[in-house]
Amino acid sequence: MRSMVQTRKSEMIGAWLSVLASLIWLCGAAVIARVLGRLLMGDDVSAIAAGAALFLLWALRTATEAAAQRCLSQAAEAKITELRQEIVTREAASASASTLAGEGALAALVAEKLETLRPALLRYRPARLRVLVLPAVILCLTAWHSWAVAIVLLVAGPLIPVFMALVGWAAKEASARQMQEIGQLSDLLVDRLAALSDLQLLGAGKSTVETFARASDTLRQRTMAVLQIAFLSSTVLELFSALGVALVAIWVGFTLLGELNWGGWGVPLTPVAGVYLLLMAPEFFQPLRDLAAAWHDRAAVDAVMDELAAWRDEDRAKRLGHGATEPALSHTPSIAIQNLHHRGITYPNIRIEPGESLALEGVSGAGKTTLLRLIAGLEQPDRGTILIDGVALTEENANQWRASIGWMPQAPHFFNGSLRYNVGLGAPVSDDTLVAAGLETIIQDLPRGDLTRLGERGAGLSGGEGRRVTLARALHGAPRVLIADEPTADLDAETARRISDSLLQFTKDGGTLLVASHDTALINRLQKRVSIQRDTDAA
Ligand SMILES: Nc1ncnc2c1ncn2[C@@H]1O[C@H](COP(=O)(O)OP(=O)(O)OP(=O)(O)O)[C@@H](O)[C@H]1O
Repeated sequence: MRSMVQTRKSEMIGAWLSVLASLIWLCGAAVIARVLGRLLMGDDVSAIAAGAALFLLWALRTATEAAAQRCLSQAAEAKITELRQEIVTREAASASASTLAGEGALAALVAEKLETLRPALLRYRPARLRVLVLPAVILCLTAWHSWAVAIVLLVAGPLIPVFMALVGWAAKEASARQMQEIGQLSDLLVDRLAALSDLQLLGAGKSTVETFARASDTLRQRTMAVLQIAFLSSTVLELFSALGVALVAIWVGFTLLGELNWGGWGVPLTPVAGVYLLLMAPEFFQPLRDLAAAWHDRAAVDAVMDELAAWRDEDRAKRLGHGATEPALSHTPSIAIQNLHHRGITYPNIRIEPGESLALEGVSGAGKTTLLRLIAGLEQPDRGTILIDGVALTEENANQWRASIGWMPQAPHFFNGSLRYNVGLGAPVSDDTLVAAGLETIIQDLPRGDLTRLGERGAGLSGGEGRRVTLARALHGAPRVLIADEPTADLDAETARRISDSLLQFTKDGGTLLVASHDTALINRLQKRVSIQRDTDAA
């Protein structure tokens, strides 16, 4: 991955190359002025020499511009990738979801909104540098020939950035509102898609369509507001630059005709100098026009960067570990919980020997899931320690610990892929794992066997079958410890018994089993039970 220093360097080189390309054009303008001026005076001009000079300058300018674009696109790509990585890494390391926005808005930020940085990174910085260099160079060149032309440019030029700044404030606000609306619409889409069948059953199709129509209409209005500001500012800009160029043309024309005899330095204006002034006047305004165009990109960037800053500032609990893939423990460890206190719940001290099975019981909301998450290092406790083989679970050893755990969550999540993909998440899955989870007969009955596509909601599977898939996922990779959160919830007695059999087989094979459950049949089959009670709160 490119470092930030390299990215900055590419950006700077790209910006300076774009300045150089514009300076080369000034040389081209001098050649054109010389040819036209001499033709006007009736002198002979070597068409071959002039054509060759222009061709060379054109080729040089094109090559310089291409090199500038290459540097700038590389820098833009690196910057966007870096921000995407930052978001994904932080989200992966966070113990809970962001409260600022939903999944849709976050996906819109990563995929769509960060893309709005690209035009600004490609155009804004080089345009800003060109504005600093080129008008000053052109002003000096024109002042050499005529103070009047220099004054016209000097007066018309600065009006443009002043007006742009005024419009820029409005543009930033409009862009921020537009970005916000994109995020809200994405959230709405994710939300309603997730509840599509419920909405159909409730007969809420019409109102959902109306909600979407309202949301997309608001987005349309916000987008139109941004466009209106863009059109307004470019109209004003064009007006000022057209007036400036027209005044220069009038002065040059009347001076060459002999109607005006002021504005120069006492020497008559030659046709070559006159044509050169005419060619340079639009070039004086060009960087300002480029900056005005890039200014709107900049407004969108500011809005995205503000959103990113708010996301960065959000104080969120971090899960333990660096996120790196590490080899699992080579043996089944002992687990001990000491003086643990988290989110207002004080947990009893617990010791679990290798190969033991333990049930956590307690009323809903007592803190069973929270304890399992703490043991897995998915959250960090407010106080107290979790000891793995007598060593405290820390940032340093959490990755290896998690590689040794199989996790069966309370609410199963599925991916839009085959059943086999949903077990191994892309890694090869052994048939033993499928058998251990009791999936083999289920696979036989599926239309495409283990390659049957499940869909994000586990489509085509019953609740019990879905649980078996999550059990297989937990068993995949031969974990030392299996953590199961309500593995038999909402299942009939027979299906629950079969899932319990699979779990107990895991302990018979030497693994440690930790289960949070309300299922007394399962709890009674485990070796130990610990009751978690909210009223043990000692906060
Ligand atoms: N991310 C979170 N932020 C704040 N509070 C939370 C969070 N997750 C859970 N809680 C709270 O912590 C308490 C314990 O929740 P937990 O899910 O651990 O209970 P539980 O015993 O597993 O319940 P159940 O049997 O219903 O699954 C509850 O009051 C819950 O509202």
